[in-house]
Amino acid sequence: MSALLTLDGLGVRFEGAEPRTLVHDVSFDLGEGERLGIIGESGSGKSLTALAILGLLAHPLRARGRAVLSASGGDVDVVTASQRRLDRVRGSAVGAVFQEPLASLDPLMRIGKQLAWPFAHHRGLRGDALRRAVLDALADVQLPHPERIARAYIHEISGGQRQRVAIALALAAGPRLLIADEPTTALDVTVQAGVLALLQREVEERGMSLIFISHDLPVVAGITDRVLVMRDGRQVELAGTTTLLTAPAADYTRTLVSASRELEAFLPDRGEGARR
Ligand SMILES: Nc1ncnc2c1ncn2[C@@H]1O[C@H](COP(=O)(O)OP(=O)(O)OP(=O)(O)O)[C@@H](O)[C@H]1O
Repeated sequence: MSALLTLDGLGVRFEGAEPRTLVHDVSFDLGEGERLGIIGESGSGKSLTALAILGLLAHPLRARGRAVLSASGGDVDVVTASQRRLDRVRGSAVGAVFQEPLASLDPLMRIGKQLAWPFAHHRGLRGDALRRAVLDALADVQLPHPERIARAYIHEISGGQRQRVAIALALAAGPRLLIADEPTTALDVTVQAGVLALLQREVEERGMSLIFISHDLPVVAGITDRVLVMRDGRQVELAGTTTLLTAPAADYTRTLVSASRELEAFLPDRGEGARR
């Protein structure tokens, strides 16, 4: 399996008053079509790692080390790449879905127009072909009445539908890697499973690589091949998902695994509505 992404000592520094390191030395390879989970408690550095891979850190945060993405025009180290190169790589090589769909959607622009941009910019589509691509993308993420949704603003659709639009937007330029950072956490429990299933289906059908960030170990375990465990900005353990669940090496991972087992055992007794 060839590496699509190679992290080598990736770190994140806070360079404001009282400078400090927030993420230390994260290193792993991600192969074509491989699905990696990142798990850890709140504040462990999961989102900063994702933002560093996307080249989206802004002052006073700064990445260090290497994060090399294999893109169509050659390898790109996102830590040192120019803004121009990053603009080209984001969308076409790597797409992202965040916890809050409003992080990637513009409230003042009709949905169809937002979705048209990556098809026009990265794929060069125009006119009828562009219109068709936008409607197909909305239908592909199982949104009803794509023509109506394309004309709508995001305040006119539900939270689950917004996240489906954000997924369509992340996939529009055909990236080889999708980074999903807590993509269902902000959604109503009744729509979480549907959005998760959609993400899984898209990743599978397109043969994409996935980095899936979550607090929820059972959800991560269900959709990934390997899991990276983080705590206090450090990489605690990186292992195949089955190994991690059955023979965790680090004490912290053992705690996470046994806590999620206890939760699983607890849920059936809670009756209707307790399970997703
Ligand atoms: N812009 C920032 N400036 C200063 N510190 C920050 C900034 N963003 C994040 N941090 C700190 O960096 C650490 C890691 O944050 P990060 O958001 O990556 O955690 P996380 O694991 O994604 O947490 P959560 O699961 O709650 O989203 C935290 O201690 C956080 O307070």
